[in-house]
Amino acid sequence: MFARRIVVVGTGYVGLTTGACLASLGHRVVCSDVNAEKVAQLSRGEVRIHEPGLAELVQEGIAAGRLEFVLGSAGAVADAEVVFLCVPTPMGSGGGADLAVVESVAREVREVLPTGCVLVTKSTVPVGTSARLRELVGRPDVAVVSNPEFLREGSAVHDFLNPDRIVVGSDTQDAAERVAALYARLGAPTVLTDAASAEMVKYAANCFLATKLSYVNAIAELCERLGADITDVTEGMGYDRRIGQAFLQPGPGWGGSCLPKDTAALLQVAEAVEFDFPLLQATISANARQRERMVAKVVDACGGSLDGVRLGLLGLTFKAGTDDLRDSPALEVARLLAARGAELVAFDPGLRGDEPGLPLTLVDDPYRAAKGAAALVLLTEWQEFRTLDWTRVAQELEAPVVVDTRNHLDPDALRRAGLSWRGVGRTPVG
Ligand SMILES: NC(=O)C1=CN([C@@H]2O[C@H](COP(=O)(O)OP(=O)(O)OC[C@H]3O[C@@H](n4cnc5c(N)ncnc54)[C@H](O)[C@@H]3O)[C@@H](O)[C@H]2O)C=CC1
Ligand SMILES: O=C(O)[C@H]1O[C@H](OP(=O)(O)OP(=O)(O)OC[C@H]2O[C@@H](n3ccc(=O)[nH]c3=O)[C@H](O)[C@@H]2O)[C@H](O)[C@@H](O)[C@@H]1O
Repeated sequence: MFARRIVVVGTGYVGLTTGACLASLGHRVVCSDVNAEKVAQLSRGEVRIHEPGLAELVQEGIAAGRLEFVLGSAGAVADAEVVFLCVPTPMGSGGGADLAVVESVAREVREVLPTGCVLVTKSTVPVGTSARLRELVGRPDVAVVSNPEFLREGSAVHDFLNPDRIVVGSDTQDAAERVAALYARLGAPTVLTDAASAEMVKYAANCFLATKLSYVNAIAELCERLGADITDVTEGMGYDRRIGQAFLQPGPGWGGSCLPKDTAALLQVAEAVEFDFPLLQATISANARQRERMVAKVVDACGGSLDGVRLGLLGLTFKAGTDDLRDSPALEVARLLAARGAELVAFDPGLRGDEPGLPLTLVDDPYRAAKGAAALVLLTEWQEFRTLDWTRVAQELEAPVVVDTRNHLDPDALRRAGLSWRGVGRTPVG
């Protein structure tokens, strides 16, 4: 089952993790990309994305002769047994998934794929894409398989090597089994199904997670209005094994490179088959409102206007543990605050030196973000924010107010330092 000749097309969060992890499982892997600089860096073992354990796996794979990086796909696939497509499928203009890159790679490799090779979509693609690719490739001797990926950014290697499940779908059973066999050492439950169902699992799962979060954010708002405490409420809900504790943390809305685009894509797919999906529509619109709600909290904390008001921001990435700013709720809240005239100074431990392309000043220290600010606004739940020296923060701030959009901080620690704390779905403290 080992030492398969595998090609991974696309060396982003998913492709690089897939390539490095499959190499660590004993397979021979070639990763291809169109970005020459990235290929050169990776060939030297340099990983520029923040993913714990990934650089080490890449370096080990290269040293063991099991992992290499090449520019372009056509040359790489000539003797491949399995080719994974891990290229972007961004939100297109109508909200649907844009399959241009997936299709262009399929066109690029279709004539050079060896007989018996399996072409696998690991990119998130709408139901029907495998069938479309089969047509586009037009090779009865090449099977097409859907093998969606469920890893989270920030824990990509861990998630890939410890999956809750492996999903493999194909209308060619033998090809699906060959792909599933690549993961045999992981011992995960494996769902073997048809291609359309595998593609649907991915959207159904991501949209369910988004719905869970929009629901929790709505319950948090209700808690605020009714005097209940969301932290106790979600703890009480989460012990129910049918609900679970995960994904119950309220915040400034869900974001990142996947949940927003995947919810929009499923909605578009539903519309295409004339299926009315108000539940998913509400999940999405509630998320946009949640960002506005965080802005209203800050306006309220600052006495009604943000015009010319200086604010310190803690966190800009879409969640902690990543350097990814794609569709970050924190960035969107920052943009809305700036639009109301606020002057923003931000600190994010994942973004040293980078400019997020917003009208804000990025500083390399949380106390500098607090300096002279009318309020400190926590937007991303970095662990190190919990242990700030709150007395020092209080000295730096112009007004002693902290708005915690993730309920991440200890309100009592802030109160002891003379700061007032305002969270989400909880009674303000101080
Ligand atoms: N980021 C995540 O956590 C997850 C992403 N996914 C899905 O996986 C897919 C890839 O996502 P990411 O890895 O985040 O994307 P990414 O943007 O991090 O990486 C994509 C890579 O593909 C390369 N690329 C672009 N065009 C190419 C071409 N024609 N030939 C070869 N390489 C090309 C880019 O240079 C880049 O290195 C998307 O469909 C996404 O929805 C699925 C699960 C998790
Ligand atoms: O398809 C994908 O790309 C991936 O999308 C998400 O992973 P990821 O985008 O890395 O981020 P999550 O950890 O799911 O967080 C998404 C957003 O929800 C927010 N969130 C998450 C959990 C929570 O309790 N509360 C909350 O507000 C996060 O802050 C973030 O903005 C899914 O969790 C992965 O299973 C999936 O593979």
